[in-house]
Amino acid sequence: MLPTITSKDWLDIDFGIAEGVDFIAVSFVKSAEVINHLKSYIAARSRSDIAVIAKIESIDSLTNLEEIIRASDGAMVARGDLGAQIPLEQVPSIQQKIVKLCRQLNKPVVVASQLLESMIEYPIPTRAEVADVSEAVHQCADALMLSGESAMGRYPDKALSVLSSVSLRIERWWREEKHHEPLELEDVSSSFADKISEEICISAAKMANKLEVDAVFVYTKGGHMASLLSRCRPDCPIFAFTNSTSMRRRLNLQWGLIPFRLTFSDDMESNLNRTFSLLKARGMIKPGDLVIALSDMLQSIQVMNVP
Ligand SMILES: Nc1ncnc2c1ncn2[C@@H]1O[C@H](COP(=O)(O)OP(=O)(O)OP(=O)(O)O)[C@@H](O)[C@H]1O
Ligand SMILES: CC(=O)C(=O)O
Repeated sequence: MLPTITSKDWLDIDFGIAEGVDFIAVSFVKSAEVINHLKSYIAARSRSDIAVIAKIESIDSLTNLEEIIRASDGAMVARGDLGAQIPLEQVPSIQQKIVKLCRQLNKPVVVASQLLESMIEYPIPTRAEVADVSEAVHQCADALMLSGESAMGRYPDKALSVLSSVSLRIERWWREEKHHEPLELEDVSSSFADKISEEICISAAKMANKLEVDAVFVYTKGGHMASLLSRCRPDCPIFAFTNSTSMRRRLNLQWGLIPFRLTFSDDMESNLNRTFSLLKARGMIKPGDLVIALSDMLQSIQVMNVP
């Protein structure tokens, strides 16, 4: 049996670490062991915290799905290879199962490949492809990834703008449809401190929707609170502030987060004022906007108007 990570892969991993990549996605993962092995390898060689994504694309990955996802920092439904490994008619239900499990375990999940396959040749997608994108959005994937469309297609930029406009349209429609429906999420936290963060995020997302606030701000050192908030899918933008550049970049993979790096002060008032100025200067908020602010340092929720 071929090893999941080959000697050529280890050379590529060393190259990625040296270049400061944010994510390493492992192909054909068979067990949690390979993920744990790679994470220890990265921890011994890199000062920044590179996230490891498990590509689910074989029967072996499906057999050990939960342990693989638990060990990883996220998962990818790699539909190109998956569709060649299992009967095609099983791909939609397996995609749904993987996305659902990732949501339960609060791991970001990417749905990849053949979303707009006909756009490799043509400037307009088929209705079936639009329906496929819509289904992935509806399932609450964190990210959608083009493959052949952008790697060698004739219309890579068009494919990206179609993917973006269809996704945004479906999200808007879905938000209007489900408005104020109760949030049904299984508990994810095991420690008491994490449970508090989780409840704060669920309450903040509910308040954001009920009060129709303009934005939620989350101040998070390790990114955990931002990810718990993203999982709740509030109806407004989420501005996430973290003091680490690598974490700022990693947060981009999670649904709805607009991350910034901020040198934190112990004084929350000062953090708030600096972020208000930063976002006002960029035209992302304006005086009078209603915002909710959360912090994993203070474990608190504040509601206020932008000065
Ligand atoms: N350069 C390319 N030309 C054509 N198709 C591509 C290209 N790159 C990617 N694709 C398409 O993207 C999908 C994923 O590609 P592929 O499985 O080769 O990815 P990979 O990154 O090599 O990962 P893995 O090793 O996990 O398979 C396939 O469906 C393939 O058709
Ligand atoms: C992305 C990828 O590797 C696949 O779809 O197979």
